[in-house]
Amino acid sequence: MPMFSHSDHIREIESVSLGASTGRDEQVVKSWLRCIEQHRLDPTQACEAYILPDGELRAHRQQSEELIAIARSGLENLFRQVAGQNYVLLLSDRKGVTVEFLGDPLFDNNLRKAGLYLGSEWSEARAGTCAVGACLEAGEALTIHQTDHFDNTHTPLSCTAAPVYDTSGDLAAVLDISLLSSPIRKTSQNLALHLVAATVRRIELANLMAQTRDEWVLRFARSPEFLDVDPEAAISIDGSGRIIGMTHGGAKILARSVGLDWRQPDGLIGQPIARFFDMEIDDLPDLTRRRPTQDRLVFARDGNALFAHAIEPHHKVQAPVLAREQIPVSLRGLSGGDPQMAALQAKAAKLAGKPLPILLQGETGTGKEYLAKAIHDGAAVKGKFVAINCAAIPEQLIESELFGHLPGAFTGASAKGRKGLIEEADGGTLFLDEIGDMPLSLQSRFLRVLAEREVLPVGAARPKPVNLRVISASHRDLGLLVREGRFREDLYYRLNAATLSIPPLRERRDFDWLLETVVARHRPVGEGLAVSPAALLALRAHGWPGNIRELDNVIAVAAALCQDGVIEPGDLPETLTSAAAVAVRLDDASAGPAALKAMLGACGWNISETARRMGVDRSTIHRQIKRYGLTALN
Ligand SMILES: Nc1ncnc2c1ncn2[C@@H]1O[C@H](COP(=O)(O)OP(=O)(O)OP(=O)(O)O)[C@@H](O)[C@H]1O
Repeated sequence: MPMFSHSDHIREIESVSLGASTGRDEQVVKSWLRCIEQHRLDPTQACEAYILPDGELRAHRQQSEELIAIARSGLENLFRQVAGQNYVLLLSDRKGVTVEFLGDPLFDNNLRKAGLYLGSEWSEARAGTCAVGACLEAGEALTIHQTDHFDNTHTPLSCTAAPVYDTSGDLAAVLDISLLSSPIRKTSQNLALHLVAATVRRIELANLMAQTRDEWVLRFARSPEFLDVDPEAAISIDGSGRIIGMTHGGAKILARSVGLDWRQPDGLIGQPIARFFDMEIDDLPDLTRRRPTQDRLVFARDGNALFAHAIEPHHKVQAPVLAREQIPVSLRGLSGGDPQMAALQAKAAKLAGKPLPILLQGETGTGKEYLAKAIHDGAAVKGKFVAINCAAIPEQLIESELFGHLPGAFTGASAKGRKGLIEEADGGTLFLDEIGDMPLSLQSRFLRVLAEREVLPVGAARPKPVNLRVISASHRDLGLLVREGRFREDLYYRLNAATLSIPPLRERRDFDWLLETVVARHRPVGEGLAVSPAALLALRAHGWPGNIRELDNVIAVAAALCQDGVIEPGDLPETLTSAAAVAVRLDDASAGPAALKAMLGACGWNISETARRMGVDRSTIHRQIKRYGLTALN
């Protein structure tokens, strides 16, 4: 091995600093110059490795916790690939502090001395030219081999490092693979360079995937064979088609496509995808795995072609759910964690304060009026909440009910005249339930109230100004009524600045919460009212065609019938607990065993009692116990 003395090394650095050329890589020369000119380091002064005190190390690790967690499996994989070759692996944060370390414990002492250890700081300013430090400065993968190091202390080492970028394109960490002693030729580390770069690519991809749940991810590869298994780059795109994240490879593709520098990620993030590729957000569904890989070719604006793989958002994009404090108190109590309701509450909260008309759609009994009242209360206006059910009033009365009339305006009209409901709601909210049942003739008069903001009582010559918010509701599809010519299109659009659709009870995932709310409503003051486990099972299994109103009625009756404040299956309507209904549930292999077991437990495994409470005969219970292999112990 040709000897390269310390003084040769120092002389070489000094001559480079004076402008002499050398056979070393450009990145090494640049780093040496930075060491002398910027960091003011002296090549004649050897410096021991610096290892951070424990407390400081902990702070550094906490900051990079998320990334370490993701990088760890990549690190371990890489370590396995180089097992037995004396490599050590370091992950450093953006300051150059080693926050994760994998090495052979046999060499622990030597590694620690060499600074290849947890807590060691490898910034260029502290340690001179080294792989981690130079990589942090250059932003690219590189090898700093033996005498490439600036400081004499480190010249036995050969270190290869690659930068890990976060999804916004900022350098977040460095992955380094180092050898205490290595062959003299730098090219011996080419494979290491390749391995580190590939590991980082996968870490960045895993990080992008972990951060992207509700958005699209678009992965790229130059050859179709590796696209789905080991893509080269990826970007994430939001619902409006803007870039919101990228791996480093992704940043390079985007930047190259429009002739930008990838070092300026601000020019990439937030930009529409169509700026970089010959495609729009609507084209993404065509790039999923449903189509053969070779057909999924996209063209970058610089003419480059790439194979692409689009991954759909995990969840349907929902209206962003507001923080609890941002939702008016009246709207907070509408649900107990059902996701559809949470999205609806957030939307209602945003609309509550604005005087826009709202249309509520939902099956009967889902709580349309309840929601309308909550929106009214949330709006904190002075006027009243006035509700009218258009289906419940005879056609000839609706007009005077709504618009009011002057004294003696028509036969049977009251002598004193009457204020209409529209006027009653002045300054507040008019809730029009079953708006689909409003006669066509009235629809045009009502349209005028909305358009002109005035009301003309029956028999009056002059209209009166009114200022109100209209919330209307229908269990029927109003759009369909419009298409069938049974509802005025212009009124439909006037009423429907925003639509809120309330889910039916059978779709809600907060049934138990809702049940408790209803039970509490029927609990006599100072007394108890609870639901037995068996009754709970029957209630949960019911289909609830009448929704919350049906639930409310069922509990009202059960509260009156039950003994000692506990609602049992016998207190529920037969439709919920009839032998046929229970038998259907018992036969349902997913719910049956659990339901039966709960009931048996509640009855102390008394078969007769269980059969009585479930409304089936004893032989059915025996049969099911055998079928599901139930015992009091399992
Ligand atoms: N979120 C809720 N929490 C508790 N109770 C509710 C809720 N929503 C509705 N209810 C109750 O359910 C019953 C039915 O509600 P509401 O009258 O608002 O339904 P609706 O959809 O307007 O019915 P319809 O279509 O038949 O007019 C009422 O007793 C109401 O108090």
